[in-house]
Parts: sequence; C-alpha cells; structure tokens
Amino acid sequence: MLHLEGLSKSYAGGDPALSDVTLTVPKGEILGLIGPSGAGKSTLIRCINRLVEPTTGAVRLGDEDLAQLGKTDLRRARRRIGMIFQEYALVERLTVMENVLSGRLGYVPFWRSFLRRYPARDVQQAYRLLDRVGLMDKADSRADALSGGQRQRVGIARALAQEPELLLVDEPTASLDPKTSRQIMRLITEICQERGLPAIVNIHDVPLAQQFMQRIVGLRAGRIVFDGAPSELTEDALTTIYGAEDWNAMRKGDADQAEAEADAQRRLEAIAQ
Ligand SMILES: Nc1ncnc2c1ncn2[C@@H]1O[C@H](COP(=O)(O)OP(=O)(O)OP(=O)(O)O)[C@@H](O)[C@H]1O
Repeated sequence: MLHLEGLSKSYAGGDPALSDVTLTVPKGEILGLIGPSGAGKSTLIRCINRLVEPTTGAVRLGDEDLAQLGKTDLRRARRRIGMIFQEYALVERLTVMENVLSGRLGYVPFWRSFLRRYPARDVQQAYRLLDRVGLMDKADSRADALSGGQRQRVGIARALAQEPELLLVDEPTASLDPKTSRQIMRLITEICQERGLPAIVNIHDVPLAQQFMQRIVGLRAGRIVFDGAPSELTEDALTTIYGAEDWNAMRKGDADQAEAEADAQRRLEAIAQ
C-alpha cells in the first residue's frame, strides 16, 4: 500500500507545484491522475520515487517513509517501484531481452551486469515477461527496430522485471495512436490486476482514463480537487478539474478528432469499394 501524507513541492522561485496532497492507494488499485497542463501530475509521480525531492510530507510504501531515506536506502527502496515512461526510455542499441533484463540492475552485482551475465532465474523470468507482453519473437531484436507500441511493451516488461510493489506510469500512451493506446492501457491494467499491483497512471486522455481506471484523482494547481470512481466524473467534476474554458476546448478537440477519424474511415471504405 502507498500512503502520501501532506506532500508538497515548491520548485525554486515558483508557485507550489504540489500542495498538501494526502492520498492512499491500496494494493491492487489502479489510479488515474488527470488534470490540466501544469497541475502537478508529473511532480506528484516523481516525488514518490524521489526523482523530484518533496519539500515536505511523507511517502509511505509499506512501513517505510521514502521521503526520509538516505542515498543507499533510497537506491534499495527504488527497486520496489517500477516506472513506465512516455518515451519508453529504452537503450536503443541493446536487444529487447537486454532492455528487459536491465530491470534487474538494482539486484545483480555490478560485475554481472557489466559483463551482461544475469542469473539464469532472471533470464527465465524475462522470457516469461516477454511472452506476457506478446513480444517473445522479438527477444533478440534491437530496441530501435520496434514500433512505438512494441517499445512500450518492452518498457512494461522491464518495469515488471523489477518485481515491483508499486507501478508509476507517466503518460504511457502520449506518443501512441488511439488504437495502440487502448491496447497498451488494457495490457497495463490486466497485468496490474493479475498481480494485485497498485499503480498510479498519469493520463492526459480523459475517455481513456474513464475506460480503464478504477479510481480517478483530479489535480488542479497542485491540489486534489476530485477523487472518485470514473462514473462520478461528471461534466461538473471535469469543469472543476480543468476549468470551463479548457474543458470545452478539450471536448471540441475530441469531437474534431472523432470527426477526422470517421472521415478517414469513410474515405478508406470508398477506396475499398
Ligand atoms: N524542474 C522544474 N523547475 C521549476 N518548475 C517546475 C519544474 N518542473 C515542473 N515545474 C512547474 O511545476 C508545476 C507542475 O508541473 P508538472 O510538470 O508537475 O505538471 P503536469 O500536470 O505534469 O503538466 P503536464 O501535463 O503539462 O506534463 C508547473 O507550474 C511547472 O512549470
């Protein structure tokens, strides 16, 4: 279980990016974090594994307050948190298998990783994970030979190779087309459910969040202004999170996108006839 207590972050010279955020994510819960640009979503996610240092507050994962840990303990604690990134963060010139195994780097002695000699158990686990994300046949391909969706699958397998207790997912579909986005989101949610793995997913796309998340937290100007089930995310709630102007612009954007997709479909059908 993750519990954030009074978490705040102020960057030098700026307004508070995060103000007094208190939030509990129980085992197995998949929580979507939404909010307008600059609301503090990335800051919140990064304060949890201290890629960003919180100014005040506690980050309890199990019995441990990660905000209090020194360097060595923090390195050990970070193994417990898997992270999936928007831009995948793969090592492009390494193979898919090597990228997945790099999720074990926090566990294997340096000389083994340096010589790329991972224990047999880790290699077997990496194959199982590649199978689970549908990339068994790509194990020996170089990462730079993969599509965006395939790269994100490698990113998911790498995060799972850590055997994490918590998954932090930062805009996993922002670089993907709508169909691949849904496939990736489905894969992440299925895997979390299979493993009882709690996850916080920073997600721009409101319909995607409503379709796949169990719980949605809305941030605005660094504060939680909504916390509820996807079904409770009414027009009023969305206006509270995004403000009337932005929310109407987003809806118009969605409508334009849907119209463009329908138009492309009509043209394809006309060609096929
Ligand atoms: N390294 C930094 N230094 C100074 N200010 C920062 C830094 N990172 C973020 N901020 C500021 O903190 C606030 C929150 O930013 P953050 O990136 O967490 O928002 P976000 O909700 O993730 O936005 P987006 O959806 O655009 O990624 C913004 O005002 C931003 O300008």
